[in-house]
Amino acid sequence: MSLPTPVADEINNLLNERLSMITTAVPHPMLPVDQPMIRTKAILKPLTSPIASGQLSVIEKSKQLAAWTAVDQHIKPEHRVIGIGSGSTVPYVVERIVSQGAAANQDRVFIPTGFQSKELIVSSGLMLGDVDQYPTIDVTLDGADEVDLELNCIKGGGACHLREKVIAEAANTFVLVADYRKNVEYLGTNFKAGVPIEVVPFAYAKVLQNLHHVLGSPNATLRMAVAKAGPVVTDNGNFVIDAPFDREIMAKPYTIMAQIKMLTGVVEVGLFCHMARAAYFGNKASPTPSSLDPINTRSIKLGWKCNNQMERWQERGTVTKKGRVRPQAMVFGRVLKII
Ligand SMILES: O=C[C@H](O)[C@H](O)[C@H](O)COP(=O)(O)O
Repeated sequence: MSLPTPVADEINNLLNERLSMITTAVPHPMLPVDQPMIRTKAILKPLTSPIASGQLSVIEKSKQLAAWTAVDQHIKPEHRVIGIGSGSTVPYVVERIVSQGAAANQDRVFIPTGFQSKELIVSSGLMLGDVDQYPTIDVTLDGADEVDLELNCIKGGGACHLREKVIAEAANTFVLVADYRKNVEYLGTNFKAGVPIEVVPFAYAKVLQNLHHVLGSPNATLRMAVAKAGPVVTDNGNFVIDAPFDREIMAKPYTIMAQIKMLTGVVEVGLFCHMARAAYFGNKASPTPSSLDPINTRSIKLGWKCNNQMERWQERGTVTKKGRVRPQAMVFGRVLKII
């Protein structure tokens, strides 16, 4: 049965009107009129170093040397997905990556560990990604508050350790960069604030009580903000507790990390155990790396020391009977490097 012509026409007109409402994009009131509504390809800015030129202090120079050497040793042309950590040494990591040039970086994506590193990536003109899009990362480079002889470390002085641990775990290679003050025999030697612990806000008092009375940290405190009334709130909307432990407990960082993590309400613990492949420290007399191009670390004086578990090294074939580390271990083993 066919509809009378005027009725069919009216229905067609109505349908056409609806269709045109669907297919015509309504311009956003805040966009300039000539700005395209849909962008199919991200437009990359020219690469810019995050470090302003000028004289660096001794400590800054040592951070720069550690960062540059780690980039040169670990970020290779074939690496496409790179984790960028947080802290004061990481801008030098980005500086060195930028110096590899636009061609080296054009197909790379950089995964941040928080607000600071996201800003660094974006403002340097590098391509930003996230770990939910890229759950496998080639290399992550990150700072640390302290690193012990086995490359266990404390992280979270900047309250970024939850995302940092995710980005470190997602990486095939996790590398630490820091200045000489962070290189210690036992965690907690110079970094006295304690182990940073991210907690869901409503559980903080209960977790504090557990730390005080069960886990042996009577001075654990909620971290308070400096230029804001109230506690520090992480990039994930949580609170941070700083829990100092005595030397005996810190000598077994994995054990205390696991115990803290078992407390309900704890989201993540700023102890990264058995995760780092290498750690780079600039020393007090770090030279300023002279040339950006070509990338060359041979002119930089490298030193090393290995951890005190010689047996394990021998098993892995990286230490000779006399305790000397074979050269390849400097790149591929769990070697602590002093630069
Ligand atoms: O939460 C912050 C991170 O773990 C940092 O990597 C760590 O605190 C080291 O930061 P900085 O190099 O500024 O001392």
